[in-house]
Amino acid sequence: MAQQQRDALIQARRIVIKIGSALLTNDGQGLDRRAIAAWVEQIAHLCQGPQAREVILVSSGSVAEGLVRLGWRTRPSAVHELQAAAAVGQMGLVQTWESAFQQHGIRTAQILLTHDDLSNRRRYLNARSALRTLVELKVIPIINENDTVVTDEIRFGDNDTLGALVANLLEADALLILTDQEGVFDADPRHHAHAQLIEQARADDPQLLQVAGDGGALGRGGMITKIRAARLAARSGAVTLIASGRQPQVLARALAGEHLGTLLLPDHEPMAARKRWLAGHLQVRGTLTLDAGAVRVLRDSGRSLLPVGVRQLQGDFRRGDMVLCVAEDGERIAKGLVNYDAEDARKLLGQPSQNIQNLLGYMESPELIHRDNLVLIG
Ligand SMILES: Nc1ncnc2c1ncn2[C@@H]1O[C@H](COP(=O)(O)OP(=O)(O)O)[C@@H](O)[C@H]1O
Ligand SMILES: N[C@@H](CCC(=O)OP(=O)(O)O)C(=O)O
Repeated sequence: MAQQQRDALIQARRIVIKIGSALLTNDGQGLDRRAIAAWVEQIAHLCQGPQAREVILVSSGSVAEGLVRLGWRTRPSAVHELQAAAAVGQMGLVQTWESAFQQHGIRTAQILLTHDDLSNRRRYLNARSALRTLVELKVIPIINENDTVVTDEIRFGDNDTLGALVANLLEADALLILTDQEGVFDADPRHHAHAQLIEQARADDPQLLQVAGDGGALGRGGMITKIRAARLAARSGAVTLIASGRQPQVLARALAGEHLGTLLLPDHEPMAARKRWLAGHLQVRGTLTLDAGAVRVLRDSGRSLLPVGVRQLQGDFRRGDMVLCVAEDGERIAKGLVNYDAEDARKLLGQPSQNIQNLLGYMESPELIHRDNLVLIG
């Protein structure tokens, strides 16, 4: 059973990796270039070959690194000073990530997000399509909160939450939170020498919140925000692993299914949770009208939707948008994430999938909507 759950990590294709301040800055002494190079080497490896994974990084450390660069020994409490420190530190952070990834010929992009970017519907979709485009271009997004412009009321507050919201935004399969502890213990290991590691739990297990405490001097959240992040990530079906970023080859080993860290699982099967979330959270951007045969295979055999079974199309949607599938009499059949932009999808109507390459000059996938991204209505 426990191994089966670890298979979720082996199979995870899209992964959000969040790395905390203490780890990145060598406990506040300055950016740990050696550790960063080691994580980057593992990520480069994960992104190669036929089983390549897609990686999105959420990197903390701007304030911690800014303090070092400004020669400030303690974390200021004044917001304007924290904002200044974040602005200084962010420069070093992205420079370091960029040059480490350059060694492997991988491009990176800096994304600074505020709460509004993910809570406002239009900005949410903008952030989503920009990030998805970067991932498709095989660029690694390096995300942090835009600390310099946020005020207390509109901040995520900690990057654990930001990591989970990014996992929701991109429908990631897994959220990996690297921190300075081996995982979640049954008591805060800073204060309890005999605390035991929890290997696996349901993300919504109420006991977890009772054992999780706050964090160290450099980070913001502590373990409690990591547990909350796992709950958030679970809403869109992502599993969360909380593990020590100091263990050698931690990313490679965790994603090979080795038992390390604490694995926190969605309450439903990842696929069911993801489908529920898809159905509830994404706005419909277009409509596909299916012929009777397509309605039947979707309903009765749970198969993917192929272009051959689609008669008409409405709306100006983009690849990855949610579209509604209706029968010819208008009955609502399903919703799903479409694999082609409306303009290209229109050229495929009624066509067998083997014609896609000829019709478009490329083939993204043989399905218009893959069954993993399809939710039946009613
Ligand atoms: N039950 C617990 N198990 C493990 N760590 C805990 C627990 N409760 C509190 N912590 C503390 O949470 C800290 C990690 O959070 P934080 O300092 O915010 O790290 P990060 O910078 O990686 O986000 C650990 O160093 C640990 O002392
Ligand atoms: N945006 C802040 C993130 C602070 C934060 O959440 O830190 P951590 O708890 O170490 O992940 C920074 O870069 O300093």
